[in-house]
Amino acid sequence: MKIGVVTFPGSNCDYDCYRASREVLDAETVYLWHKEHDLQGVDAIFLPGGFSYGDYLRCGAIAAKSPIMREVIAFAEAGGPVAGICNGFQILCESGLLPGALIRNRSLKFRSRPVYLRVERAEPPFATDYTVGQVLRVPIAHGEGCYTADDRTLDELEAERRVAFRYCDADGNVVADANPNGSARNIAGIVNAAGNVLGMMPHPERAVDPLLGATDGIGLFTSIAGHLAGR
Ligand SMILES: NC(=O)CC[C@H](N)C(=O)O
Repeated sequence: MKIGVVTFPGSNCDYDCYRASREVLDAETVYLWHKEHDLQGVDAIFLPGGFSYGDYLRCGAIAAKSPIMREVIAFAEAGGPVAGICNGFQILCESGLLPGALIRNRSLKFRSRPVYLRVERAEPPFATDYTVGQVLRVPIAHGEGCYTADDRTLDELEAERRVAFRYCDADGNVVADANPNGSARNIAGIVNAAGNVLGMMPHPERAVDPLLGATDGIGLFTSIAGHLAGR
């Protein structure tokens, strides 16, 4: 099992992803530099959080056109697992691998705090170690995390059960008060039609160590590992 973490200029969660993969999963993990075209034979790819290319133009817009993304898109289209976290989610939307867009938080403020998420989908390759309805506590840190799409796209995501996580309160109720950025229908994460591309604004890679007070993100990493190991 070999995991790749893409690094763009301005990525700042690449080491967190690397560490989660390397130390939590004990998986061989490599960095994939944005200028390269070689995916080094990886079995799964993380697009980490940060401010790729300084968030110029729009968050993720320039990264979506970087050399490595041509290969990431081909890898995803061939069924390879790709998870984009925070800025990674923005890059996936900008590259067309996921529908919709992430726009400025409705508050117009950068939000950095733990939130609760309800697991809406517990399917491979990302979430088999969670159960539907489970409530996770995971940090967010973003200024442009308001997920938006037209009603038809949102209805399609719901009908195809492609909403992966929703913002909720501590009891799992999906209420407006629990929505930190104004995302449509409290959406915190979605998958593509084939289910092998995940984008999510919260940071599971920052919730993998009891020393940091949060471990609910571990399930995402162990689910991917289980999938790759054929479990
Ligand atoms: N932590 C991040 O990945 C930040 C994402 C993005 N640059 C934003 O502020 O919305």
